[in-house]
Amino acid sequence: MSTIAKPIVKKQSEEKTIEKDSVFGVSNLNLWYGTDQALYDIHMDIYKNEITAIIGPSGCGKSTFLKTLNRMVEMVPIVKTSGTIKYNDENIFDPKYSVEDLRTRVGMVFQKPNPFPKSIYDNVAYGPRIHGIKNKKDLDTIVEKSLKDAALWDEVKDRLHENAYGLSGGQQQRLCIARCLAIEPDVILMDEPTSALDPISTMKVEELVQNLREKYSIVIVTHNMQQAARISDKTAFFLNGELVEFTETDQLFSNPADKRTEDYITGRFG
Ligand SMILES: Nc1ncnc2c1ncn2[C@@H]1O[C@H](COP(=O)(O)OP(=O)(O)OP(=O)(O)O)[C@@H](O)[C@H]1O
Repeated sequence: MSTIAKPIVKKQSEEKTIEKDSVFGVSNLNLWYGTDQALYDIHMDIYKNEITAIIGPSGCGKSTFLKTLNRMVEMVPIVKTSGTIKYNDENIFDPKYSVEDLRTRVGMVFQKPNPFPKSIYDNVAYGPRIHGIKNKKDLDTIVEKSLKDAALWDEVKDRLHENAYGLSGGQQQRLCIARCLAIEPDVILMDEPTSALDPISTMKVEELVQNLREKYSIVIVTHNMQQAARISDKTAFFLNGELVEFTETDQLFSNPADKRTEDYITGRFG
């Protein structure tokens, strides 16, 4: 966890003291699956070059919220939203806003590693190729840099043309992170990226996520409160589709402002 003093972001109903730029500004966000409301009036800023953890019991809306940030949630046809999400000062719900651009800038890593049935090299080169990069030297450079940034290069540099399915689960997840980095996103959304991994792979991915904070803004959904406490700068606690508390991670775990947060982090429910 960062030791640098950070501004305290108080509960959503109180005035915020923000000294740093935010990458996302979420206001009055509501979301429905058909007639069932899953998110209620969310207000939240997500800050540049920080790790923001989203915690809360199963079904509280963590993944829904995460997937709203790159509008992937709209792949479910019955989804309706209201409110605004500003990404670098533009409302992503604006009909003129390009969802393709948004998803290029806001990458996503899923719970289960999902490499393509291709070589390690082709997995990483996939996004850049789609964006028109064809030159082999340029692709080689991107692949090497992305694999290095994903802390995987040393383990795979001699087998780049082997199938990605031959990697371990933890290596596959770092490959998926490399694939995401190859399109140079601004923000990385991670939906329980270590829940399918063993403890050693989990530790490697946690270290990697902390290092990525220097270049990227990261939002990570996790069931694991220790993980949130270990790696994040700020933590948001969701319950029944509401954002109960969002503050510095140290503060949320040591001195939560809301009784419901305290009950959750002390294991009284969830
Ligand atoms: N595709 C969907 N269609 C209808 N309802 C959905 C859909 N996806 C999620 N929901 C509902 O939205 C609510 C929030 O679900 P969501 O998956 O966001 O919660 P979560 O906190 O991420 O849960 P978990 O920790 O179990 O993954 C739940 O009531 C869930 O049943």
